[in-house]
Amino acid sequence: MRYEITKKFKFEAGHRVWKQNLMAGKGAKLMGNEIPPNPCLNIHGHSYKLEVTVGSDTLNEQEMVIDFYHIKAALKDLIDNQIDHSFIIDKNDPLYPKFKEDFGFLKLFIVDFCPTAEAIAKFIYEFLEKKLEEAGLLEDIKIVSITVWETETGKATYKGEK
Ligand SMILES: Nc1nc2c(c(=O)[nH]1)N=C([C@H](O)[C@H](O)COP(=O)(O)OP(=O)(O)OP(=O)(O)O)CN2
Repeated sequence: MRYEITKKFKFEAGHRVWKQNLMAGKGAKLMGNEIPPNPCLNIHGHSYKLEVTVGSDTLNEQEMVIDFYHIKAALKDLIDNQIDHSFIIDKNDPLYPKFKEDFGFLKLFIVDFCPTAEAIAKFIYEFLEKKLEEAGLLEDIKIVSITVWETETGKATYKGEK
């Protein structure tokens, strides 16, 4: 694509990576003999940063891929009203029933995946793709990538299926 634009967002949210198991998985052999804790099983929060990059081969009559305002508009309700200051919880998390019962009055953002940065990036990609499709813009405007910064040092990027 000839042109790409990026809009940044931020939101505060809590989560727990209930699937974290540092003794298993692809990276386990990279460790020494120490037995690590799985710190992300704990409930904790992040000041998330989000980078949304979309692109097009052509510019519109205003010399833009799309106005940043419209990218903000597409994501405003999701980010500002639904996710910001929520606790992101996977409905498959074994603690979910307890959470729903005891803390259902708090702002829970209920998802169907373990809320890693990778999975949140994919979720936001698919949300925005649906918005673009509903607006009939998908032919013209492609999502290049969605990047979720979980900490100052850790980010994940999702680029879609292609
Ligand atoms: N591939 C992924 N690994 C981890 C994720 C993730 O989303 N994708 N998430 C976590 C935790 O949520 C954790 O809070 C962040 O972990 P980490 O980057 O290790 O955090 P630190 O603050 O300890 O980072 P330092 O740079 O060492 O201070 C874990 N892993």
